[in-house]
Amino acid sequence: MTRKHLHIAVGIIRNEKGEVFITRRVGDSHLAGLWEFPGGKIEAGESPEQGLRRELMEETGIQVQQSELLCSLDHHFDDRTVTLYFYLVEHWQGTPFGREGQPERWVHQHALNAGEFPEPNKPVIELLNNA
Ligand SMILES: Nc1nc2c([nH]c(=O)n2[C@@H]2O[C@H](COP(=O)(O)OP(=O)(O)OP(=O)(O)O)[C@@H](O)[C@H]2O)c(=O)[nH]1
Ligand SMILES: [Mg+2]
Repeated sequence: MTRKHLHIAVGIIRNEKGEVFITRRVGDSHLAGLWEFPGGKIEAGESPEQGLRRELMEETGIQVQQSELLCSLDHHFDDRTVTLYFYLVEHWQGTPFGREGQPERWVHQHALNAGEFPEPNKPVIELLNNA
């Protein structure tokens, strides 16, 4: 049996105050109700950075000007495997907002609560909490 394997680019959008922009997964999407870093599936023919730029424009309306890969990791869910690319985004144009109507908030990186995020985000949130 072939498992679904998705490659996901997500953006940790961080301002000068050390706050990070997060959004809530809504509806019946995978892991609905949890908070997340905006992002999504990298499409065929896209590099992870291209996927990141497209997803952040679609989901938050910002134009990424610079990004830095913080870490990437694989995670096995029951029904799928995901490879996540976590990018730190500190330079962008525009003001991020929940462009798809999803709830949003800015949270200081030290106040991010790993329990509100999908399991694979844990190591990255620990990294941000302790930075
Ligand atoms: N965007 C995002 N996805 C995450 C995070 N952590 C995590 O495990 N994921 C997982 O990555 C997968 C793909 O993300 P997604 O649903 O945002 O993909 P997408 O924007 O392309 O969605 P779509 O299928 O509605 O177009 C989901 O299974 C999701 O649970 C995160 O911090 N941000
Ligand atoms: Mg998404």
